[in-house]
Amino acid sequence: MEFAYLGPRGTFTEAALRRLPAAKGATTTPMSSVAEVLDAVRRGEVDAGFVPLENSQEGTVTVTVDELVGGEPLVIAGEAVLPVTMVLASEKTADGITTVASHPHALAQVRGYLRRELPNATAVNALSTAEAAQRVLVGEFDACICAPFTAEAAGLPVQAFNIGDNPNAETRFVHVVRPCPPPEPSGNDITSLAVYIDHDQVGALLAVLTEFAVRGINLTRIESRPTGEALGRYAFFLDCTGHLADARMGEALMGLRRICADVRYLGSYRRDRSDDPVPAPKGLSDTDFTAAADWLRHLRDGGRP
Ligand SMILES: O=C(O)C(=O)C[C@]1(C(=O)O)C=C[C@@H](O)C=C1
Repeated sequence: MEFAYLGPRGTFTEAALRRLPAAKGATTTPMSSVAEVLDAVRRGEVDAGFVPLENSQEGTVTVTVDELVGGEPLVIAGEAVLPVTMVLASEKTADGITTVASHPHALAQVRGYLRRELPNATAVNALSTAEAAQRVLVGEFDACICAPFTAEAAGLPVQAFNIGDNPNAETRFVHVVRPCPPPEPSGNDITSLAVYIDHDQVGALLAVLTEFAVRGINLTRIESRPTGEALGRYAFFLDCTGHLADARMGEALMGLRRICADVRYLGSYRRDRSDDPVPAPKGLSDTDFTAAADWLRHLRDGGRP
């Protein structure tokens, strides 16, 4: 089993990959961008890819969502959530720092710190936190924002620890494969979808949400991304609790298929976190669904109404 991931060695992505059960014993190959990782999976050069999807502070990693929603189909087979702690790494102290490099998501997570402590430094985007550290080492930039373990591995002194604006920030990463049957339901799963609605239809998005609501399926995320066709044309990226194999998820998907311009299934997979379960509304628990199905079967069998 070979996994490609957003590298170089030392990224948050690499640290998160170590937590993914499916990657135990796998060969791991760093690549320099999310697009490169996903293309290597599409071309069959590796079995799987591992890339960041969203951060609790800065939101979506748009390149990942856009690739999943719009590129040659891939599916998510798993996820891992990693707390992200940022440091300022540099051989120089604050007065000597005029450039600070990092991944745009990492820079965004320390925006307040940079404004307060290094107001005159220029922030420069890098492909990842570990790439930024390498560029500091060769003297291209004065400092970088990265994980404590990245600074240590690069041999860069840490000038300030825990500089994230939100000390509880965490990033969610996904394990991506070529289309294949999903892992078995675990009882704590998410199904991800990209949904395209008819833009000239009033209430089209409400109709999509209704397919889930009437079946007691909880949405944990909804994100709109431009399709690129024209201004105002958006696709919706949805995460819903439940698995493709669940009867109610199957019915919701069939409903979407009937009413939407297009639906792209993006995978059913085990959640890395178990939030407190959202109580099922009246009539929408698993027991309610089974009892209603039994009743219908009874009627169809000619039983007493
Ligand atoms: O640059 C890295 O180390 C990454 O793994 C990428 C990434 C991201 O895309 O959000 C991962 C986690 C952090 O939120 C910052 C950067």
